[in-house]
Amino acid sequence: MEDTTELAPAVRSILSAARSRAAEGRSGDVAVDPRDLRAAFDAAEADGRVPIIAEVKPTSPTTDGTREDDPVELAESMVAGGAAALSVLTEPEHFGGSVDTLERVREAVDVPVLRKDFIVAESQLDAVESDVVLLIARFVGDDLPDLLAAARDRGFQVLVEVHDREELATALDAGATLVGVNNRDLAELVVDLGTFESVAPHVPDDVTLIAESGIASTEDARRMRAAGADALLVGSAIMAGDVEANTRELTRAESGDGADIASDETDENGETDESSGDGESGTRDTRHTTDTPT
Ligand SMILES: O=P(O)(O)OC[C@@H](O)[C@@H](O)c1c[nH]c2ccccc12
Repeated sequence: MEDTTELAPAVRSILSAARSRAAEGRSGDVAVDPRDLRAAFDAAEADGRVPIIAEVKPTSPTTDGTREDDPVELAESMVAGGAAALSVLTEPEHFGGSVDTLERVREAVDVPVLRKDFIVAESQLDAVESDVVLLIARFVGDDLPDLLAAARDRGFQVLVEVHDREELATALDAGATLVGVNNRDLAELVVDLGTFESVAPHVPDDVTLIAESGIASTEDARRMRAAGADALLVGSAIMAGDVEANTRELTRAESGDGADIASDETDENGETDESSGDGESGTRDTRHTTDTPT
């Protein structure tokens, strides 16, 4: 188990709650017939939508208040707004999530659903079926290869979350093919979009790369895509207000229709400048940079 002393107190508390839930694992392994996450991203892309994983996140240690709406209705609104996939928190004590919510959401929609929780022991994998599970490199430490294998054995696709290059190397060594870079530092709970930008160039092109956390506007969405994100995981910015409209706006971040209420920094020519050579570099393919709108 990793040393957790430098983590934010809220995160330490989340982890100890996860460990006690691990002891309550159900008997029998789940067997999942998963909806393909990569195919869902490709379908969104083919349809001109930025692939968004919209997160049903009733509350969190960094959010004020709790959203009491029916999570299934929220999830359906996200799909109506064009979300390629959904993420559902199942952590009960700090995020207002539940396994039951995930089950109901997955039944109600046909897009892939990511189970967002703090999995630290194999028994937790059997709590509920989902299309994708999250493993956080920082929290699983040396158990990553075993947990990855245990999750794949059950049919899950696995999103491995990293926060820096060292964790990325661990994830790639373990054979991760879906990697998320969390812009939120779990030690201090501070968000910096520069985190994704510094890690992304080191991710091989055949790995599906997801930018997580802190994406608050279409400008942020374009920034993450320009840095090489295949998809974006967005919670708070979608959960605040009209969930369907918020999702739609993010999926259209690259459509060039100027519908950007969160930012007024649109290029006055309506163009995304790809050639000004501002010194950006990196090995990751930045194929998602917006084409000139017609
Ligand atoms: O609400 P945001 O800033 O859009 O972030 C969503 C998601 O990335 C965040 O909830 C998250 C990323 N990794 C996690 C691990 C556990 C719990 C939550 C998370």
